[in-house]
This record gives sequence, structure tokens and C-alpha cells, in this order.
Amino acid sequence: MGARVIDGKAFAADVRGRVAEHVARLKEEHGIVPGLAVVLVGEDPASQVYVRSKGKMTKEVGMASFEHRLDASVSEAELLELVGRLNADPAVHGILVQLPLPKHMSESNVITAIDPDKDVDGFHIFNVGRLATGQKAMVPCTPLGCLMLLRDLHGSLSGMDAVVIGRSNIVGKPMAQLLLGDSCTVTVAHSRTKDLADVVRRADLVVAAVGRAEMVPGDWIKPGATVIDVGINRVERDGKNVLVGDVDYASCAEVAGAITPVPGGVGPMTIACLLANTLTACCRSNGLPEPEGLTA
Ligand SMILES: Nc1nc(=O)c2c([nH]1)NC[C@@H]1CN(c3ccc(C(=O)N[C@@H](CCC(=O)O)C(=O)O)cc3)C=[N+]21
Ligand SMILES: [Mg+2]
Repeated sequence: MGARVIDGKAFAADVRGRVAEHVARLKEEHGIVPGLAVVLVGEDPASQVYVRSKGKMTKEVGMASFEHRLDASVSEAELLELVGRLNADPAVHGILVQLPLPKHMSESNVITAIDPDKDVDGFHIFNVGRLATGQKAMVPCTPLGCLMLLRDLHGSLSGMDAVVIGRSNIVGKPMAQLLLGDSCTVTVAHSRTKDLADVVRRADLVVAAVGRAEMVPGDWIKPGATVIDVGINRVERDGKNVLVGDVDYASCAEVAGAITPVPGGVGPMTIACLLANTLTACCRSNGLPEPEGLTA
């Protein structure tokens, strides 16, 4: 018995299609065009690839895309000045500053400078607090994408045992909050967790977000469980550079009920949710109803 393979690429295309329909309606009925500004500091090649595909998909759904590329030597003050201008720009509804930033800058200073209502990454402490207290928040894109996949697969998640492996601010912690919000019993495990295998074996839902290539073997997975693999690790295999997740796909797919592949699982959902968040931010700032099925 093999697991059902969750097609994140196809689901992400469906999400972007729904975003595009809503964007077209906003334009027609209100003359509003949602705008997303992406700021890239420095020339990290992987970041450039993501920024390019974000820009392309932003335009494909009918939104305005604003790209700002700054030299790696730019000062924090200059970056903060750009953020201030984007905060004040009524054509910009979403702001994403690509992380990581060069070492001479404080990421938390920069994130805190973003208008929380334009913080489409959901990294601002206001949004972290809003999510934790059950208020309307901007929700981090990767965990939101995982939640959408899980809801699509299971309908209600109420009462399920969920184990999140990883406690990062970007994925693990917000993922745990979202699963709690959907009435799961949530365990957050990490690199220091005792008897990690036994903890994971209890889970109906496993979200792996540790950033360690193939660290979850199939014999940790309860038969029939759903495995969501957030990892994107570049490793060398037979002299080739390949992408693998945080779970050992081959052995986990033998035991799981459903599993996300890498690539083509969570990654495409992250960008789709960035567009969904930009649309949500635009609707909220204009006092219009939020898009259904595209928020937490
Ligand atoms: N402020 C900020 N927000 C981010 O959301 C953010 C960031 N900084 N810095 C970099 C990471 C990385 N990230 C990815 C988005 C999509 C894929 C994606 O679509 N991956 C595809 C293709 C992977 C490939 O072939 O390289 C997949 O998994 O199928 C991957 C990674 C967003 N990030
Ligand atoms: Mg961690």
C-alpha cells in the first residue's frame, strides 16, 4: 500500500486561479489592483530564483508587482527608509523583505518597521501575537499552505493528533498555532526532543520542518498518517545536486496515508499563499469582504 501523493503544485495552481478570479472582480467592481512589493538585498542566487518566480506569478494573477533590488552593502537605515516609503504607498498592499538579510542588519528591526497590515509574510510581532490570540492576522505563507493542504485532504482536523517537528518562528511555531486553531492536539518537537520516534509515532498529522535532509524515516510514521514535508534541502546524490525534504520520502511513502513530495509539495503553496495574503491585505485595507477559503 503506497501513500496518496499530495499534488501541491496542482493545488497551488488552483489557489492562484481563485486569487486571480477575485483580483479580476476587485478591478471590475471597485477599480482596485492589489500590489505586492518584494525587496531583495544582495545577490544570493537561490533568493533571486524565488524573487523572480514570485514576480512572475504576481503578474499572472493580475496584481501589480514592485521589485526592489538593493546592493548587499546597503545600510539598515537605507532599507528602513525604503520600507517606510512602501508603507506609505497606497498602491502597495503587501510588502515582503526576502530573508535572510546581510549580517550587518537586524532582521527583527526591519520586520518590525513593516506596516503589520502589509506584512504578507506574517513575521511582524503584531501578527505573531494576533495569530496566537485568535485575532485576524496575516499568517505566514508556508504554514498557511500546509493548513490548506490538510483541510483539503481531511475536511475537519478537529481532534487529530498533530506533531510539528521544528520550532522556527517562520514555520514550526505558526504551524502549531494554526493546527491548534483547527482543534488538533498539537505537540511541537525539535532537535532536543527525547524519544522523537515515539512522539512522531503517535501522530495522525506530521509536519516536518527541521531543515535536516531526510531525518524522518518511515518506521517513525503511524500507518495511514498524513506527512507534510516542509524541508527543501539541496544534497549531492550520484554526483548530482538534488532537492530532498526533511523526511525520507521512499520509506515514509510506504507507510503514510498521504504525503507531500519535494519538490512539488509545500514549496509552490508558499508562493500561492503569498498571493492570497496580498489579496487579503488589499481587501481588508479597503474595507471589503475577505476572499473565502484563502485565509486561516
Ligand atoms: N521573507 C521571506 N519570505 C519567504 O517566504 C521566503 C524568504 N523570505 N526567503 C526564502 C524562503 C524560501 N521560500 C520558498 C518559496 C517557494 C519555494 C518553491 O516554490 N519551491 C519549489 C521549487 C524548488 C526548486 O526547484 O528550487 C518546490 O518546492 O517545488 C521554495 C522556497 C520562501 N522564502
Ligand atoms: Mg527548529
